[in-house]
Amino acid sequence: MPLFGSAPAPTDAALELPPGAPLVSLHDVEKSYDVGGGKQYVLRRISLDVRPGEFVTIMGPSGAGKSTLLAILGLLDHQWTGDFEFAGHAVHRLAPRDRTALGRRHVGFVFQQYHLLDDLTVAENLDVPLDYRGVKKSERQALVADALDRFGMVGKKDLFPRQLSGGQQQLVGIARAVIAKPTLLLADEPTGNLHSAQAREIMELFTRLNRQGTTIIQVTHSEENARYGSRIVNLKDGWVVSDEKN
Ligand SMILES: Nc1ncnc2c1ncn2[C@@H]1O[C@H](COP(=O)(O)OP(=O)(O)OP(=O)(O)O)[C@@H](O)[C@H]1O
Repeated sequence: MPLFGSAPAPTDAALELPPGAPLVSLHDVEKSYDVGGGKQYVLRRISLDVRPGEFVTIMGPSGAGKSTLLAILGLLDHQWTGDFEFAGHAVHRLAPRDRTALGRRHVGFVFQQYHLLDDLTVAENLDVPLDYRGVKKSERQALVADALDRFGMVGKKDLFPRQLSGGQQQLVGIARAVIAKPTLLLADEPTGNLHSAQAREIMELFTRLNRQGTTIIQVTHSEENARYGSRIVNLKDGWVVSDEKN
């Protein structure tokens, strides 16, 4: 099933990346909080390259810094130091406003708690990222209709998130994350609130998206979910302690 409709997923050529260039490249990225007159580091000298088309899993104990790293990768967090190249842009040199714009153009985010907008219907939730990107209304309507169809949610389009099951809400969350054809899909414990059958469905969906060209970075505690990826990066106390092919 093509999850992007007729349009292909972005490729490194479409991104104008030189062949073999990473989509994401972090060099000595650090993040700390000021606590009690001192600094508490939550990420230490993170150096990490992710090539277009990879499916990377970030694992590690609670508090290791996984969600913090994902928020930086997703251009949601601007309070860090170090070098970060994203899709050929030097993020560390961009103003916060330009970082946000870059993120909106390239990144889809799936959260454990879905983060759907409660006052908007399913169809309206799907429209939000397209609106952000300035897609014309007629085109937005076509893309939303297409996504509802592909994700099997046509009959639910006028329902509000509270009228859906957890698994259905997460499907909407994923549809919303991919509707604008992101270059990079980030997922933070995407199946954390789901039953195992629903979790497998979501992971199989990610596998299909990845095969169609979307680069994926997921955070998970689940060994089973990690098996869907091609590489596992382990964090501990803010440090990368291992980075291996799966
Ligand atoms: N505002 C803050 N001030 C101080 N420390 C913070 C703040 N926000 C987060 N932290 C610390 O940052 C560290 C990393 O948190 P993060 O949420 O990235 O961990 P995680 O690996 O995703 O954990 P989990 O698996 O439990 O979700 C934690 O020790 C946390 O206490």
